[in-house]
Amino acid sequence: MSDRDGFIWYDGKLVPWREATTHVLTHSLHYGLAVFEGLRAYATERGTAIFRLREHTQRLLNSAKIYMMPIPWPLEELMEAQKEVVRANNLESCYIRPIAFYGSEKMGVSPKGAKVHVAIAAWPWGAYLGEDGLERGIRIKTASFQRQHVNVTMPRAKLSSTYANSILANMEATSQGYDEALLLDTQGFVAEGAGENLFVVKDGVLYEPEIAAALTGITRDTVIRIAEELGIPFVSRRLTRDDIYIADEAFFSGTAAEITPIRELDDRVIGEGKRGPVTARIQQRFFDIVAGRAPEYDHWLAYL
Ligand SMILES: Cc1[nH+]cc(COP(=O)(O)O)c(CN[C@@H](CCC(=O)O)C(=O)O)c1O
Repeated sequence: MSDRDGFIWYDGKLVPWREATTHVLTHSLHYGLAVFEGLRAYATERGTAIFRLREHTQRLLNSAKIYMMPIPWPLEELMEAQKEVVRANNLESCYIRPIAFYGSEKMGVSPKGAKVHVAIAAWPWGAYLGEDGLERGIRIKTASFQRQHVNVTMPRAKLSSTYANSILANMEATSQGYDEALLLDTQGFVAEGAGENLFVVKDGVLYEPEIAAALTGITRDTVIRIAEELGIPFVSRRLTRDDIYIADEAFFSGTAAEITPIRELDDRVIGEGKRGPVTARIQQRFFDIVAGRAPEYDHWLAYL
């Protein structure tokens, strides 16, 4: 990813992609305290638009606040910087990655005295779990690793070091031939995917696992709004892994994953083993919204 043409916004200015580097003694590299975001920009008839830019940027600031990391730029400037990065790289659609991290000004567990740096990159990124996955659904496996307890890493923050847990789960699942991992919480209830939120459909009702240890996904919020608009009843409650086994449909939601149907969990075929009708309706509405074909949701699109 480092050897590319293009520009990255780094501490307030656009720098050539290959020059956006940091020292090996960067505090966050050693101690894992960095907060980041993932957004997508989509091509629309009115030009490129970043989806829910304000909500994602606010979550970045919230993540930093939770870990008492002072971000040197305000919300509006960070929003404009993300637009600038997409424009500077001439991207029609892309994935955007802002990250705030402690630099190499000091070592030792305490970050006091280390400077907070902010970088924003953007690059083309297709279907996170594969085009086939978006169409036919994916096969997932319940991880032997649990999602962190809510008093271990803070679940409302998108914290880099949280993803060591996700990596363990994802490596375990993919090494056994599955496409992604599902994580349970420390009490054994369903939490979320390694990089996604989970939804299931049963008897026409959309369910999500009560959000405790899981990230409060913005795509998740989009799905809930779409369900409301489509008149699909929605319930948030504790779910066990076998609730998923006997569901009619299941899918992941996420900025990278978008709306990815799940056709199997732990070798149990879910429903008819393909993208279900409710999932298809929600997925289609999602892609209409991000492509600017749903004027009611224009407030979610930040045109460049
Ligand atoms: C653990 C987790 N849970 C839920 C979500 C969905 O959140 P939201 O994007 O706000 O709907 C994500 C985003 N996962 C990022 C992973 C990308 C990557 O691999 O890096 C993403 O979708 O950008 C998570 O990482």
